[in-house]
Amino acid sequence: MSRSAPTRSMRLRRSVLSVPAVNRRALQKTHELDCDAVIFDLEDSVAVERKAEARDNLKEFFSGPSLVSKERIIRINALSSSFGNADLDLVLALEPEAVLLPKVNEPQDIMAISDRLADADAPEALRIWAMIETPRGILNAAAIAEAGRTAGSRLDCFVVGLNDLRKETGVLPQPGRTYLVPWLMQVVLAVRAYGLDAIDSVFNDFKDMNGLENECLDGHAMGFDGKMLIHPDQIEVANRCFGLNDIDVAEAEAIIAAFADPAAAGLNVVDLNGRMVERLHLVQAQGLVHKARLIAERKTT
Ligand SMILES: CC(C)(COP(=O)(O)OP(=O)(O)OC[C@H]1O[C@@H](n2cnc3c(N)ncnc32)[C@H](O)[C@@H]1OP(=O)(O)O)[C@@H](O)C(=O)NCCC(=O)NCCSC(=O)C[C@H](O)C(=O)O
Ligand SMILES: [Mg+2]
Repeated sequence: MSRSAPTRSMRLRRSVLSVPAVNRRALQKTHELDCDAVIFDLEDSVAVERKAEARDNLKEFFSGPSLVSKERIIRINALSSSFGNADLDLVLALEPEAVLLPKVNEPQDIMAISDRLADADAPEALRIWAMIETPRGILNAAAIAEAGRTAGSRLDCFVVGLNDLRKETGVLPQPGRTYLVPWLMQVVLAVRAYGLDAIDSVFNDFKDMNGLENECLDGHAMGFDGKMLIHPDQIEVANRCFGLNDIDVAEAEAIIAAFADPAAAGLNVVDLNGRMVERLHLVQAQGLVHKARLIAERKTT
């Protein structure tokens, strides 16, 4: 059975599409796309001289019809940059589901933005997402995730940024991401230790669907909750690879039924068609069936 331990938020985050806030046509396009979440990017996809225009576009977009059944995340520029304060003011005005902080290096980065949101009386529902994309971010992943446990912290999700990480480390792009896998797994371990979600990095070759599928399957096997995407054509592949198949769901339902059988009362271990199943598998199975329900609900909205 696939990994399915329930996470703290248990939101569907199979496909997280980045949209440059400077691109008004692409912003409008998000209404018709089947991604689970949209990152409205004010950072690296927006040229320095167009940052203000990008903020105006977002203001206009958020004043229009709401996105249906999609999480909305705004990626701001670093608070230490000359754009950070205006971006954060915009987040406070628009109240998306989350703000995404780029290039997080250490727990203090999370505490600084948490304090800013608290000082501004931001709604409790406003979460913090963190890009983990620098050598220090990877080295400190566990400590940064632990900052999510600190009172007042709204930390909810990590997004890996391999373009920045490759730039900083010199690791070359390669199919299979051999030399990056230990760092990717360090991120997954950190989020699992502290009840956060993790989104795998973008796949730049947006016309290469086989390459994307292989990387999504790898990311899913590594334990990521979904993939950051750059193009609408990537959504179907990510939804499929980070979704569920009928066999997984049937198996989960069989485990739930086996433990619901009165014969299993008082048992922590049962025999399911020649395979040992423990109560920890029951918890996984319940998480998986819950995810299946979320996916089915999304299809009907
Ligand atoms: C990569 C692109 C520049 C390609 O653009 P383009 O050549 O214009 O694409 P198409 O002509 O194939 O587009 C077809 C239609 O789809 C719409 N479109 C394209 N991309 C998006 C999108 N991201 N969201 C919504 N809609 C999109 C086009 O408008 C076309 O629509 P229509 O005219 O109606 O047919 C472009 O895809 C792009 O800009 N992608 C996003 C780039 C981005 O967000 N970059 C930042 C995130 S990457 C990152 O964060 C890296 C990380 O930090 C790290 O360090 O690794
Ligand atoms: Mg980056």
